[in-house]
Amino acid sequence: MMKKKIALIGYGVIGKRVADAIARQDDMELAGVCDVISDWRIQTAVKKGYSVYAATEDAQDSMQKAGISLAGNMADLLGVAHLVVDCTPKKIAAQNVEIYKERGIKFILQGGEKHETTGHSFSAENNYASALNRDSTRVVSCNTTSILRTLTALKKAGLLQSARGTLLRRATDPWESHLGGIMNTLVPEKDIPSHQGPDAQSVDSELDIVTMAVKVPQTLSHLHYWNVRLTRKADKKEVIEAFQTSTRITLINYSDGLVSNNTIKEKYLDMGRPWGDMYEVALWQDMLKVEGDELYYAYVVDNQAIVIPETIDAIRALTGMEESAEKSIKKTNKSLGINNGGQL
Ligand SMILES: NC(=O)C1=CN([C@@H]2O[C@H](COP(=O)(O)OP(=O)(O)OC[C@H]3O[C@@H](n4cnc5c(N)ncnc54)[C@H](OP(=O)(O)O)[C@@H]3O)[C@@H](O)[C@H]2O)C=CC1
Ligand SMILES: O=C(OP(=O)(O)O)[C@H](O)COP(=O)(O)O
Repeated sequence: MMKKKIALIGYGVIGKRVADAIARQDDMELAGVCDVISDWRIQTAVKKGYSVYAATEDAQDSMQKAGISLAGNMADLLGVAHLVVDCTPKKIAAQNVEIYKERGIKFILQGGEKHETTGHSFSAENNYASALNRDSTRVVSCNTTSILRTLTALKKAGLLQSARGTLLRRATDPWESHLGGIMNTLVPEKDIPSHQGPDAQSVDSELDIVTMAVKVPQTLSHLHYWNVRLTRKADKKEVIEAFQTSTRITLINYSDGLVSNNTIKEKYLDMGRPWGDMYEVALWQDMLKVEGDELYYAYVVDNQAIVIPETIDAIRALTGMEESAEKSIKKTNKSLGINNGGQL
C-alpha cells in the first residue's frame, strides 16, 4: 500500500510532536513542515531532516536570511500531500480552512478551533468510526480528550450517569514561561460550565457533564477532580476495571511515590519518552473512591502530549487507511510506546 503523505502546518508545541509521531508510522510519511518561524525552533526540524516550507512571503524572506534551505511555500507542500494537519495557533487554522477546501485536500485541526470549523470533533476511543473517510475533523483539546477517554470508559461499562469536574489548568506551556505566565495567583474561569464540558458534548452529545476551571501558576500539566454519579451502586473494583478497558488511561498510585504532577513528569522523563511526554491520562487508583452510586477521582493530563496519538488515529480515519478504531489505536500505541511500559 502506498504511504499517505501528510503535511504539517505550524511546527510549535503540538506540531513538532505530531511531526515526529507521523515519522514513526509505517503507513504514512511526513511530506514536510510549514511555519512562519525562522529561529531555533524550526532549526530543529532542519536537523531532523524534515523538508521545511515557508507559510508566507515574509516567512520565506526571514527563513532564507536565517540560512534555512526551503523546499517551497505552503502551496507547494499542499501540492505533494494527501492530507494536512494544521497545528497553528488558535484562529489561524480556521483561516486556513478556506485554502484547504479550495484545494480539495483533507484536513485536521486542533482543539483551539471551534467544532463548526469542521462539523466533526474527534476522540479515538469514542467516535473513530464517524470520522472514517471524512474530509475534515478537529482533534479536541487536551482537557476534552482526557474527559472523553475517562467518561467513555465508564459509559462503555454501563456505569455513567452524570459527571461534574473541576479542572486545574496549567498557566502556559513551559517554553513560553518567560512570555508572561501568571504568578502568585489563581485565576478562575468566569463561566460555568467552562468550555471543556460543552466541547466534550461536541463528540458525545449524550454526556451529562458540567466542568469548572481555574488557571494555576505552573506549567507542567493539568489536574482534574471528578465527581461522577453512577447508574447504580458499584464497587471500586468494577470502576477500576472500566478504566482499564482504555489503553490510554494509566492507573498510578500514591503508594509508588507518584504524589504530584512533577513526580509523574520525572517518571516519564526517566522512561525516555521524547520531551518526557505522557500520552496517557494518569489516574490515581489508590485515591479513587466509590460511595454507593457516587464516584470520586483525580488525574493528571500532559497537555502537550495527550492529543498526539489522537491526531495519528484521526489521520488513519480520514484517509480510510484503517477502518477499525481498535486496530488504529493499537498501531499508534505500539509506535509511541503507549501501554508498553512506555518503552520506545
Ligand atoms: N499547547 C497545548 O498544550 C495544546 C494546544 N492545543 C491546540 O493545538 C493548536 C496549536 O497550539 P500550540 O502547538 O500550543 O501552538 P504554538 O504557538 O506552540 O505553535 C504554533 C506554531 O505555528 C506557527 N504559526 C503562526 N502562524 C502561522 C501561519 N500562518 N502558518 C504557519 N504557521 C504559523 C507559530 O509561530 P509563532 O510562534 O511565530 O506564532 C508556531 O510555530 C491550537 O489549536 C491549540 O489550542 C491542543 C492541545 C494542547
Ligand atoms: O488547556 C488547553 O486547552 P483546553 O482547556 O481548551 O482543553 C490547551 O492546553 C491549550 O489551551 P491554552 O493555551 O489556551 O491555555
